[in-house]
Amino acid sequence: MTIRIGHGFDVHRFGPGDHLMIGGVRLPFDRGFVAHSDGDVLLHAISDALLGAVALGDIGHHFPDTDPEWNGVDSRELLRHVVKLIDDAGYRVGNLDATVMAQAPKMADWVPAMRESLAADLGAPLGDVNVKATTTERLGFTGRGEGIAAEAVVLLISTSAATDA
Ligand SMILES: Nc1ccn([C@@H]2O[C@H](COP(=O)(O)O)[C@@H](O)[C@H]2O)c(=O)n1
Ligand SMILES: C[C@@]1(CO)OP(=O)(O)OP(=O)(O)OC[C@H]1O
Repeated sequence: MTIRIGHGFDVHRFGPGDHLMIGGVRLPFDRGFVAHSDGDVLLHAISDALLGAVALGDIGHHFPDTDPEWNGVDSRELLRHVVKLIDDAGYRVGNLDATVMAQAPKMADWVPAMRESLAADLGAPLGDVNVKATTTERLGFTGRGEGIAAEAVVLLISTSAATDA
């Protein structure tokens, strides 16, 4: 068995809007994300962690923000595409841990739905998918309420003996 680790980090700033997409879940809010896609900062960090684990670059490489195809795209579509790349490379998700850095909104009520959505898209049991949140105690750009950051770490496990060769 071969295991590989990946790390991802992303930031999106707030702009006009009435909701945020985070972890595949729509959260009502008094602002939105400025982004080429739906701005799902958590799914972008997770997608980058998956790509990083198999040395396939990052989402900006696979889904350039200059390409109209990805304009307003649901980031779950991007994540599922990345999971397919991982599968093609001979790996599956062992476990995922992620942190959302947001002064507001409160994530706790939405975390169970985020985990359900992620488990479905990653093809992993719920028990292998964790999402956390922290306020950053009013410090920095997240603490000032200028945007949200997310960080993810993923462990991948080889699916075939060929991968181990
Ligand atoms: N946007 C957020 C931030 C935090 N939480 C939850 O509150 C707990 C305490 O936050 P601290 O910043 O003081 O560590 C944290 O552990 C989360 O459970 C949240 O739901 N949404
Ligand atoms: C997701 C993509 C593509 O729509 O755009 P954004 O939503 O702007 O997100 P970002 O994390 O800045 O970069 C990756 C992109 O190429």
